[in-house]
Amino acid sequence: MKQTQDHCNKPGLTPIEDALQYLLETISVLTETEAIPLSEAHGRVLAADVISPINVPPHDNSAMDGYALHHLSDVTQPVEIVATVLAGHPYIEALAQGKTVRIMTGAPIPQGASAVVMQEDAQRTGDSVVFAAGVALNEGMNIRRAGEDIRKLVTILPAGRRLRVADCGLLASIGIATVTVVRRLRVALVTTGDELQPPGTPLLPGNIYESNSFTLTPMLQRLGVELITMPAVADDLMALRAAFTQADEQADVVITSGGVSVGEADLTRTVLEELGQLNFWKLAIKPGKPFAFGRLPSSWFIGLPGNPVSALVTLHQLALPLLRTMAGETLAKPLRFNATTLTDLRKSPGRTDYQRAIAKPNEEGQLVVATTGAQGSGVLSSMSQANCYIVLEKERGRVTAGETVTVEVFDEWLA
Ligand SMILES: Nc1nc2c(c(=O)[nH]1)N[C@H]1C(S)=C(S)[C@@H](COP(=O)(O)OP(=O)(O)OC[C@H]3O[C@@H](n4cnc5c(N)ncnc54)[C@H](O)[C@@H]3O)O[C@H]1N2
Ligand code: MOO
Repeated sequence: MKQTQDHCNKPGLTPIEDALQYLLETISVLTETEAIPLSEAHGRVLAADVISPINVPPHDNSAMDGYALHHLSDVTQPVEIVATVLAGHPYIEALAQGKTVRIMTGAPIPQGASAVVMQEDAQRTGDSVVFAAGVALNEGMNIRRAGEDIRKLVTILPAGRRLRVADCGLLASIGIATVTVVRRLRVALVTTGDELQPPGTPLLPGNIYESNSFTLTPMLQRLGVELITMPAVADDLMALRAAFTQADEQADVVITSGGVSVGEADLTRTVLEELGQLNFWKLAIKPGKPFAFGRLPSSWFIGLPGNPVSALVTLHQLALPLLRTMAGETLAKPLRFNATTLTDLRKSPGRTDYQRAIAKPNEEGQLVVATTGAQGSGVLSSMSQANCYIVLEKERGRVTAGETVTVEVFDEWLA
């Protein structure tokens, strides 16, 4: 494995872009796959390209309830209705000149038909129909062609695709019932800190309620990992050793929260280096500076800072791309937009800031954004109120209202 003494020893803090690139280059993608029913495939990552064995739609069919004509000129005269064609019930004879079939949406187009007139433009009397004067009719009108959605033998979804709602429908439409996906990633989550108490118990002096597992867990669950939740661990070397070892034995990735800074009870890195190795530590990002990445004997290690906003932002911005890549997914860059800030923003050069903010369109329809207020990394309400980050470049200083800033709208992982 590539060692990262460079990253650890480099003076100053590692820029987030470098850290992310390093993470994604260093980890290995899972190779084990499993075949699962399509009904369970939503959110899973495709292990191989899916090639369509058929055209969709499989046959030309009507886009409207109406009348299929043999020739466009038939629209100018009364024509005889020779049959009614419903979806799922093909009309097997060829349609002759001067004849029509009553046809429903989705029904196969009879051989010889060149267009469909919608029934609102038709007047039926018994077995005959006349069409409204001036119906504009083109060749192929209201006919949905075979293969118009998906052509036979084309790749409809590539390996690395995390299946979305529409994708599942697309797979069904080509007749696929079983999908080969990358196996689920196993992730162990360990929260650390003497001061942490579970919600639902009376708060003891000096303690706080443990909240990180309640933000990190749903995001990991949304990602569809096999989550191994460990009991909260005290700031104690023996307890941390035991917890990290147990987590390492079960997981592909061990994620911890807390204890990665420089205080006397910040023992995470000590234990990591004892059991495995620290690849890098300390990034030029705010919040989240003491983020740590390393290796245990059989798993990757991610040390999230304990501050609640830092833990959540670094899970979202750094750990999530790593986990998604390991799980075989091909990632797209997050969507970012320019917006005008309505508020001044405090910022010192040196770290890329992920400030929490609310973006919306103004009366002219242009994107504007306002800070949620206090940006401390313990101010979890800032994350709860926000619908986006304002991403402020590393070397940027204070921002004044009216300036253009980069906005990254919260995605589905934070929902
Ligand atoms: N001298 C320095 N001190 C600190 C630095 C520094 O560079 N030099 N960095 C600061 C930054 S930035 C951060 S972020 C924090 C991260 O510290 P740790 O990862 O060691 O986290 P802890 O000290 O364990 O906790 C920080 C804070 O968060 C609370 N916490 C921790 N876990 C949870 C949890 N599961 N649920 C809710 N709240 C949690 C904890 O009580 C602390 O208040 O270090 C700074 N210090
Ligand atoms: O990064 Mo710490 O997360 O700045 O408080």
